[in-house]
Amino acid sequence: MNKKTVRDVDVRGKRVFCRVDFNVPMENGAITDDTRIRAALPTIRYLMEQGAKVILASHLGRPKGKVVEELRLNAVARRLSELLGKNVTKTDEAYGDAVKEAISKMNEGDVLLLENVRFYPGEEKNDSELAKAFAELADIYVNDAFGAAHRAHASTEGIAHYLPAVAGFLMEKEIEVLGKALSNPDRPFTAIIGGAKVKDKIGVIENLLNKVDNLIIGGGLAYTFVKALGHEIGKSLLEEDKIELAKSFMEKAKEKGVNFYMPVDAVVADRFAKDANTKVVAIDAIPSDWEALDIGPKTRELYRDVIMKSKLVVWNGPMGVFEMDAFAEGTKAVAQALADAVDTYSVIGGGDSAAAVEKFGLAEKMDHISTGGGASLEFMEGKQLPGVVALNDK
Ligand SMILES: Nc1ncnc2c1ncn2[C@@H]1O[C@H](COP(=O)(O)OP(=O)(O)OP(=O)(O)O)[C@@H](O)[C@H]1O
Ligand SMILES: O=C(O)[C@H](O)COP(=O)(O)O
Repeated sequence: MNKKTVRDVDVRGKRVFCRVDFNVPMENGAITDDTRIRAALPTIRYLMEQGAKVILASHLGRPKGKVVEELRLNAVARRLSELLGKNVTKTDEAYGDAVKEAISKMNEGDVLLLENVRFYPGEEKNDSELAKAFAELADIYVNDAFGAAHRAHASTEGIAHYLPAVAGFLMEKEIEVLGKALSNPDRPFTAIIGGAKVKDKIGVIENLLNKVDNLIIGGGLAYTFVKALGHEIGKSLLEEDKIELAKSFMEKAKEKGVNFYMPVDAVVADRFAKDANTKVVAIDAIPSDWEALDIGPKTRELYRDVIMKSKLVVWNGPMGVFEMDAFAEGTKAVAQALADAVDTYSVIGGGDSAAAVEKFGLAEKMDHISTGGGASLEFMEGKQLPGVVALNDK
């Protein structure tokens, strides 16, 4: 990575404003998955050991510029204190006199967590006054929030213009792994793209078609491709206005010599429900009043074979409605193949694919699970991430 990192600055005795992505799933005030908090620990611990005064900032949810009591970071501060084995002070605001007062009491190695930065309308507007108010709290800016790096917000981008600005270890690792996959991949290189909609994956399919050896399509978006081949898809998800685009992707794959894999069979259901009637049908035999909610067993075998023969696999988006057990087998089969393929480097784009490998208990077997859903997708589309661009060059 051509950006400076925490290793390139002397943080001893300095106040460090460290943006992290503690946007964790919560239920009734309790954190249901602390992966993102744990992922930031190496940077936080390093800063503590180096004698910095560590001021952490994060968003949680989408409060839209207002204080939303359930989206305060108190539970996050408690969890972080447990993980660090050290009390983390939490302020009820993210800038201003009370915050400055709390920071003035910090000793080297102390950790303080600011309130949810999205309680302020200036955050998402990337307001320069708010960015300056954040910058006033510190001497150095560290961005370790890969999950929010695709957002040009005051705490992810704006602040970097007013302080020396470097990347944390998580940010560095994410950029290196995803960057290497796209610029210098081990081959055969396979991308697996699933999820609900073609619309959300246009950019990533376009970009990956220039880079991969194999492109595997699954999930709800696959049926627009099936339709583009001229088959009936019943009540399966269809984006009528993307049929031509799907055709052009298949043509482009042919031109580029990319093997384009689509489902050959599907699990269809008579309604969208966990207790629906289901059956397996060939891809050209989807009944008119049924919908395809998962890839079928032959497709699972086919995709497994491609995965086993790959040196690098990047996966974004589930193969079916994995939240319901009846339609989880396709996603599970892909996760299991990645777990079994020990010579294959597996990169899981964040979001639902990461949730799926967690759900199946296979997370430990993956080589890299990105902490960024939207961020990893934009990175794979070949876009520059504003939170990274704003950091100081080496
Ligand atoms: N065949 C299908 N029919 C309908 N929905 C499907 C089908 N296959 C997968 N899905 C749904 O797609 C959703 C996931 O797609 P989505 O594009 O939202 O997430 P993603 O690709 O993992 O990206 P993100 O990183 O944003 O989470 C899941 O909720 C899943 O149930
Ligand atoms: O969960 C995420 O993908 C990041 O924390 C970014 O959140 P956002 O989509 O609300 O900006």
